[in-house]
Amino acid sequence: MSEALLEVENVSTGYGKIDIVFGASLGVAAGEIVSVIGPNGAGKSTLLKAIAGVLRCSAGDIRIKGETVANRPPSEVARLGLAYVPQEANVFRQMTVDENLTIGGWVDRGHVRERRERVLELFPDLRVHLGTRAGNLSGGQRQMVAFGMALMVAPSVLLLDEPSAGLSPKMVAEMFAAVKKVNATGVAVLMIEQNAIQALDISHRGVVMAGGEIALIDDASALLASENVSELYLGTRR
Ligand SMILES: Nc1ncnc2c1ncn2[C@@H]1O[C@H](COP(=O)(O)OP(=O)(O)OP(=O)(O)O)[C@@H](O)[C@H]1O
Repeated sequence: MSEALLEVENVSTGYGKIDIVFGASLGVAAGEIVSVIGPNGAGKSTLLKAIAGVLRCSAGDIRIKGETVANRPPSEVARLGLAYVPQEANVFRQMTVDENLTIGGWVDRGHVRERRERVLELFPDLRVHLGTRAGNLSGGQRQMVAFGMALMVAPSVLLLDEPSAGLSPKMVAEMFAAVKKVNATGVAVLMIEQNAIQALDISHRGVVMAGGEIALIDDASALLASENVSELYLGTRR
């Protein structure tokens, strides 16, 4: 695990004094896509929030490139190269796409223009809508704006909380294609997904969470092939 870009070691975290996640350990290497799957209430979002600095860890450590980020404010975690896209309220709906991207570049004002250009090359559809309020876009387009805002930080790791939630099947496929595209630019991805099969299809590795603990970590192909995992967490392939 020492070569991991992001290391999560024995992390316990939750809300107030109550832990929801217990002793979670995982790593994300440079260039990897890792999907976290598991039933509702397993603690997936809670763990992601702790990694992003939104929640405090009651135990354990989180490191990015070897530097401890556990219990540091989200702004510092972002400056160290980790961008977080929450499941909800991930764009400013009253603001235009352009304004959202500019706000996303807060970490380094000097690079807003060039980073914005890179985001627009990645998501050309957004260029047409630069002057449109994010609230007037489709759910899929809005998700691209949220990715775009996160990429304005020029992250080495992108955390995505259920990026396909609420999207039509066509948009779900586009969203996963976008995740692959972002990853191909060298950004590692740690994402939570209910669409477990599709997520594992584009992932290098998968993490199974249940009851606040990490139950299993394996290559995505191994999880997809496992009868146990399939029966418990994947449902049937469409
Ligand atoms: N803001 C909160 N305050 C207190 N408890 C919370 C809060 N959010 C979640 N929880 C508790 O943490 C548990 C785990 O929630 P979490 O959102 O991490 O699960 P999840 O695996 O991401 O599942 P889901 O897909 O339902 O979001 C929930 O069952 C709930 O009891």
